[in-house]
Amino acid sequence: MNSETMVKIPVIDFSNQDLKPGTPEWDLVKVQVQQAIHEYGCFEASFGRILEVRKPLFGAMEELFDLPFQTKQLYVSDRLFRGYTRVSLRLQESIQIDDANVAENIEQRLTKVLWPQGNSNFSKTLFSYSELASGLEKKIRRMILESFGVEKYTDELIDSTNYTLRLIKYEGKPQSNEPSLLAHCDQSMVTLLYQNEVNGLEIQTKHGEWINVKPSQNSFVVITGESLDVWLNGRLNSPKHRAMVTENKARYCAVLFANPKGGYQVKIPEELVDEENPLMFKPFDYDEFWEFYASQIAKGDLSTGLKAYSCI
Ligand SMILES: O=C(O)CCC(=O)C(=O)O
Ligand SMILES: [Fe+2]
Repeated sequence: MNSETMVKIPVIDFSNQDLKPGTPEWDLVKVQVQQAIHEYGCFEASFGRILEVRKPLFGAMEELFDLPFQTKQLYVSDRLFRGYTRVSLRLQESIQIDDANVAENIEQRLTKVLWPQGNSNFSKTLFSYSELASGLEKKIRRMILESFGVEKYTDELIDSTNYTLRLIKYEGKPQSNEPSLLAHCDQSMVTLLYQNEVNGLEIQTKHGEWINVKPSQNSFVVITGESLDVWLNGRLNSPKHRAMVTENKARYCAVLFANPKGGYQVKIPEELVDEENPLMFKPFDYDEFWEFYASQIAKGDLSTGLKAYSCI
């Protein structure tokens, strides 16, 4: 099952701070993005600025997960699987916060609950991370939309994004060969993942092979999700992935999901529908979809997601 392979996902350099639409530099990077998502549905985005937040970020995550269980449990969300979750069997814990690119939101909805006496460094660190990652995500999304000729929708889509931050801790020393996170496709538009030095992410290729992803310290792993696939009328291939943690050290992962905002109807652009490409999916509201998906997760079924929910 865990067939080790030498294949690597492509690495694309986003370090150029002046990367602007319409410039030759932009177009060069865009072609690489296009090829990578066509072949793998994902890639590694190298982005040196992330090193500025690396140390505080993983420090903040340690501080968070070191809190007593009873304290972490105080952080609940109005939506199932969007607050604090612990899967003891898999030695995995995670916390999710919606609209993580809004500083006030992190402070009021998360930090104040966990540290009533205040912990502004924690809020600042999470915000800096989300700001960097969401800024990069916007560029990547614009490039993807340009490569499908539907860039006129970029602003509308970006404006209706809920950046959900998911912080995960996988305890070292798993007891079995079972994945620490079961195979799934992300339900987001785009996901950016940043990890500490402990590897574990595996991505499945179109041919069914599992690739071990070993990102460098200055890279995000960028994964396309089913919301984008559906919006592009099935033109993408959002890859299945899982986490297999085999090291004895804890693995920390900060995952930023660019999800559609609840209340916004995600609808396939008419330019992407014609005789050869008939309409494949109904419009959907992400929060309504989530009610359905949460019940699937509760049953342990991560494979029946948005594509199944909204297909015609
Ligand atoms: O831990 C990882 O590397 C994967 C996390 C993930 O796929 C997710 O949270 O959706
Ligand atoms: Fe995922």
